Amino acid sequence: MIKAENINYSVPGKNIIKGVDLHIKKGRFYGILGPNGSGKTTLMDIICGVIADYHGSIEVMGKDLKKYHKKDLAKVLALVPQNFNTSFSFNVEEILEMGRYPHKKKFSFLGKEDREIINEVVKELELGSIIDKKITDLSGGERQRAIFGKALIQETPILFLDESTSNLDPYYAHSLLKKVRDRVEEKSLTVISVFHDFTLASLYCDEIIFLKDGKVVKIGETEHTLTPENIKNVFNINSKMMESDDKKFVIPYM
Ligand SMILES: Nc1ncnc2c1ncn2[C@@H]1O[C@H](COP(=O)(O)OP(=O)(O)OP(=O)(O)O)[C@@H](O)[C@H]1O
Repeated sequence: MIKAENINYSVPGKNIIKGVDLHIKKGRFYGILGPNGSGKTTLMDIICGVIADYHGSIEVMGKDLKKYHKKDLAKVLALVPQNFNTSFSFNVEEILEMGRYPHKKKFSFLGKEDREIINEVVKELELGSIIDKKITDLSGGERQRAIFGKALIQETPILFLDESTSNLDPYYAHSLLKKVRDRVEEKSLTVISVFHDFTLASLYCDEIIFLKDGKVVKIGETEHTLTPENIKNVFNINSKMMESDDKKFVIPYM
């Protein structure tokens, strides 16, 4: 699905991403974990085409990332960024409609099918009560849910989430991740998501990618990778694994 080889990215005075290789498979949910400043957002922005001046090669669905036109790339991958800041006062409905733009011809209107896709996601994500509100007037969590909705409406085979549950209360965090997980099972959606919460990562991810100081230090099945030993090595923090009702929880402590 995505093949990244020897990715390097620097800004003056700092190498941020150092020789990263990744092979992302279809229909898998990947969690990227790493300390603050380890390069998670930068790596995502590179693979999503937001940062273009990287070194190395990236293939997305068999095609060189640099050869994609912006609109074609938006048909293939959607990103829910860490912070969505805008000074334009679009309302939520207008933001959601933008999710269909990559699929439309220039200057054409949204059709019945587009409206159905939007309405379905509004219902699914319980966005009805905020649909007429301006995005600039929303709380952090409401804004995150709206941007999440736009990404689902984009109906791409690949979804990137950058700490996209960080502002959500536990109900919405789990309900959104569950909906993403369902799409992985039912539609073979491929997901790459940055997490700071070990438990959320352990509940929803198939594989974990540990990033430290711009390098991938471990990658593998969640069960074998999200271990106290690896967590200690990457974050310098202790943790305990707990199991209940077949679910695994990771509790970090100092
Ligand atoms: N444009 C830039 N110019 C200078 N330094 C940058 C730039 N972009 C990122 N950095 C630096 O690169 C490092 C990695 O940043 P990045 O945002 O990718 O980290 P992260 O792992 O996502 O962190 P966090 O967990 O805090 O969100 C940081 O030290 C950051 O300050």
